[in-house]
Amino acid sequence: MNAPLTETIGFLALNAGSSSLKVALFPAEGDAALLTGQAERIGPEGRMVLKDSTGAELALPPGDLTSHAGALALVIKAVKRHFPGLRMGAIGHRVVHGGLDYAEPVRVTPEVLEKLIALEPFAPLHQPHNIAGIRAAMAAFPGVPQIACFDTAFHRGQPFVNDTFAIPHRYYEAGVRRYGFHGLSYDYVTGEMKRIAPHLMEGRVVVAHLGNGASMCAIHRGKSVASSMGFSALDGLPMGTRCGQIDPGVLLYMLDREHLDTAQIRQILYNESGLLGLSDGLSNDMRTLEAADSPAAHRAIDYFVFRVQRELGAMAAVMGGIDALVFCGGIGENSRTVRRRICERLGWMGIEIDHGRNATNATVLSSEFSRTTVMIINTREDLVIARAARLAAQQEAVAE
Ligand SMILES: Nc1ncnc2c1ncn2[C@@H]1O[C@H](COP(=O)(O)OP(=O)(O)O)[C@@H](O)[C@H]1O
Ligand SMILES: CC(=O)OP(=O)(O)O
Ligand SMILES: [Mg+2]
Repeated sequence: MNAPLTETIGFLALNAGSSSLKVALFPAEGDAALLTGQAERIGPEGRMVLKDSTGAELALPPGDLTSHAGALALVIKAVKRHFPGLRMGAIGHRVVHGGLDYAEPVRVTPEVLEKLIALEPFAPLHQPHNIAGIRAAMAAFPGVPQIACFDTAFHRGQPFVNDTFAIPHRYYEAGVRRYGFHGLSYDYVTGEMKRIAPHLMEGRVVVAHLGNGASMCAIHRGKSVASSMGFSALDGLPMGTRCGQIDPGVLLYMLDREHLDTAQIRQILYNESGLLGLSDGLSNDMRTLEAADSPAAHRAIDYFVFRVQRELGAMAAVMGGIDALVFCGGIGENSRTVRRRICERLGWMGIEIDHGRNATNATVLSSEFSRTTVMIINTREDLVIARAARLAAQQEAVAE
């Protein structure tokens, strides 16, 4: 157990993904976390690892990893146990959907919470977990500011043509727009690119956030100009269990011919499709599919790679070219096979990767002959959240 840190102020970042819960505790300054942790594959095979600032694994109190709620309770218990003297300055939460109202982080009030709850149907795999996280943190740390940080915020300024659907305009006015998601990740990657490769960030960059949820974003001069995700976190690339882009005629078929109701269709599109559906129920997890090496697994990976390539071509086209392709997310950062396969046949786009660099997950993957730079940036949604929480706490202190 760590020695009690009586004077330490902590800023906790909670990130509930569709299959994971990531947590990081930061001190008042700096990017080095006091504690980091992750619950993966939440469900029957759920597991959690918590590490201290040296990377050493911390003992976990007993807990339940079959649900996000159980994982969250365990994280809170562990933070309190390992940092008994800690004063919590603020808690930052990844909230997937901010709708039309939120383009910046916001302190959660009862009114804010109500608006976020109303968005649950548009991100059913995330928003309920995000809100459960806020509620649990409020109960465990009463009086501590809870700061909601939105995945949609990064895209709010995108051009009308990427923000709309070609349906009657009244829907746009009513908020039926292409919000785009994974914005905390894109925000971090943009910041890192400005720091390590500013000349590229002045140009045309496509970021491929490939995790259990997957999307791509075209970033021109640091601003989101196109995103593959739309109104909900279903659109664009296929994901672990989500379908990605689909012809709406298929939904009409399910309604008219199969007489499915909305709950059944929601279940298929969010929970039974994507890699899991294509592999005939084998797995939503890329590691399992890569290891399986079966026709069902190949089918799922082939489609994933194909859709990333297709989206990449479209994004380069709308920006009039591409200067850099950046991979991030669990698959983007770790799967050399998926990256290699995506980059195959992209020579026309000036992309040529160095297979040695790709095999070692190096930061720069492109070869010296590549016109377009290809990189991996290990995304840190936790840092974006913690920085927002610190800033909000500072602003409140100044206002008091
Ligand atoms: N070494 C690896 N090789 C291939 N895929 C990996 C590897 N490590 C993680 N992944 C994949 O990353 C995905 C999870 O991504 P992650 O970004 O952590 O998820 P979430 O969207 O829930 O935050 C899973 O499909 C997992 O199999
Ligand atoms: C928005 C989204 O798909 O998030 P995640 O990658 O955490 O599932
Ligand atoms: Mg994610």
